[in-house]
Amino acid sequence: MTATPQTPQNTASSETGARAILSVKGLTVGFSSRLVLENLDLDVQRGEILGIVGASGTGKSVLLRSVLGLVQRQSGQFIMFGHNTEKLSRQERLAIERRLGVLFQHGALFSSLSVLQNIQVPMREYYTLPQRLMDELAISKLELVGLSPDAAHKFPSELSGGMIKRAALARALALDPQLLFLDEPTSGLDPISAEEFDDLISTLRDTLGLTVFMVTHDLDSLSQACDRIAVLAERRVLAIGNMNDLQKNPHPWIKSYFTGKRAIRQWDKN
Ligand SMILES: Nc1ncnc2c1ncn2[C@@H]1O[C@H](COP(=O)(O)OP(=O)(O)OP(=O)(O)O)[C@@H](O)[C@H]1O
Repeated sequence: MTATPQTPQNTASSETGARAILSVKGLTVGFSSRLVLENLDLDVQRGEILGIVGASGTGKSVLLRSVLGLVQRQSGQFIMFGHNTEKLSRQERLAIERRLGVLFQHGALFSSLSVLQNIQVPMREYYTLPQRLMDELAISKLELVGLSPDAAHKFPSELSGGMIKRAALARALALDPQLLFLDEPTSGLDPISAEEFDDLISTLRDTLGLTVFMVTHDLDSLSQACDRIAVLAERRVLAIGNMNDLQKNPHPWIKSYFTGKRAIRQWDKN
């Protein structure tokens, strides 16, 4: 069954034919007097899995949270689904928010809610639906991410790390998003669970036509799941391309990340 709430699609026609589903233009974000991102530009193409990498503290999560409107910016614009997010009415903003799914670092499930109730949080936030329909929808999302319906009534404290990630992904998919944000989705998972999670993301992209914006440190995810990789350094996107492009990049951090000992062991494995 796939009874899905009708997501009002934004009506403006400017997105038709546009390849970028999200454009970040001239983004500057700072805290106190320290700038974390400065005049950053980035396009996320429709249907791609874009990996965001960079040394710790370079602002990957800040970038993700800024796009979601959770961090205030000094300047910059976001063009999402062809619409400048600054110029939206409340109705239009809600319609755009319904097309986004987010998996925060560590899952961020509500500990006092069951898995089923966690998945229903976005449904309650954006729609008024009968409980029975929300239950059916939530169970279908559990199946989509490979969790058995038995997990529905468990609480986050009763789940393994891998199950928490899957439950959080089910919640991120609750509203059938078109653009999915993942913050370190495989951190804390053993290599096999991480690989299964990468496969799941790729399968969901292929079957649901999702676009994925994924912050990650995981070289496996970068090589197996991502179509392109954006490297954050010096407060901006310093380079963007596929693995081959980045392996040829002479910048010291990029070179060491993509061709250093850890990377070579990785490529040997694949
Ligand atoms: N709310 C905040 N207030 C003040 N400083 C912040 C805030 N959020 C982030 N920062 C700072 O911004 C910088 C970038 O943080 P961010 O979490 O984006 O790094 P990151 O690249 O995701 O790092 P990691 O790979 O370690 O997760 C850090 O120096 C962090 O301390």
